[in-house]
Amino acid sequence: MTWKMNGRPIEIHPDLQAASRRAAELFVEIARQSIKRDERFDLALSGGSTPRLLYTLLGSEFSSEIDWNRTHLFWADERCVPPDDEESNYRMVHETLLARAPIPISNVHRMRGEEDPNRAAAEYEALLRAHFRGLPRFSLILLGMGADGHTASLFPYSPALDERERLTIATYVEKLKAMRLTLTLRSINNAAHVIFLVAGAEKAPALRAVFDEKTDARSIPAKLVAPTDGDLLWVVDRAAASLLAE
Ligand SMILES: O=C1O[C@H](COP(=O)(O)O)[C@@H](O)[C@H](O)[C@H]1O
Repeated sequence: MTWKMNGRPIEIHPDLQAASRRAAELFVEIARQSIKRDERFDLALSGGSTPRLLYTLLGSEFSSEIDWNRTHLFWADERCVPPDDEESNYRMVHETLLARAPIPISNVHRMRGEEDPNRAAAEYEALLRAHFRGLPRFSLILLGMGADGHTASLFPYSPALDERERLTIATYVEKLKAMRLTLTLRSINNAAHVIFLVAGAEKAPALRAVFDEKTDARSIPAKLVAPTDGDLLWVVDRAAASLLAE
C-alpha cells in the first residue's frame, strides 16, 4: 500500500527482503512500460550494500522477465577506485547482477573511478549527452540513502548540491576525505521514475528528516530528489520507517 507523506509517496514493508522483492516487481513493470513506449529501458543504479539483494533478485528469479538487450545500464555514482576494488559500486553491481543477467556488455556504461576524477566526470557527461541526445531522461533511477541523508554521492551541504548545469561531476567528500563521481540533481530530477530503497534502523532519523517539512533539505540531500516530470517512490522497511509520524 502506498501512502503519501508531505507529498512524497512511500511504501513500508516488513523487512529488507520484502522491500527488495517489491522494488524488483516495480523494476520489471517500469522496464516493460519503457520498452513498450521507447523501445529501450535506460537505468541508473546505486551502490552501497542495501541494494545487493534487489540486484541479486533481478539477476536470478526476475531475470527472465526483463529484456536485457534493450536495457542500458548506467551508475548514479561511483567511488574513485578501480572497478575491482572492494569499494567499487561497479564491482558490487557486477557481483550481484552482471555476473548473472544476460545484459550485452555494450549496454553497460560504468563510471571510470580509476581515472582522474574530473576527466572521468566529463567523459561520463559526454556519454550521457550522446546516449540521450541531450539532457538525460532515465527510465528509472534506483537510489539509496546513507544514514547522513546522502544519496548517490550528494552529501549534506556539499557544493555539488548547487550544480545546475553539469550532468555528472567529481566531488570531494569532506567526511570521507575522498573524491566521488555522481549524477547531479539536474540529471536525477529529470528521470521518469525514481525509486529509493532504504532499510535498517540506522536510517530512521534521516528518513524522518526527509518526510519532515521543516528540515533544511541541504542537510538531507535525499530530500532534494523530486522529479520535475516523473514519479518518485520511497520503498522502505519497517525499521527505517520506525520514526515516521503516524
Ligand atoms: O556511498 C554510497 O551510499 C549510498 C547508500 O548506501 P547504503 O548501503 O547505505 O544503502 C548509496 O546509495 C550510494 O550509491 C553509495 O555510493
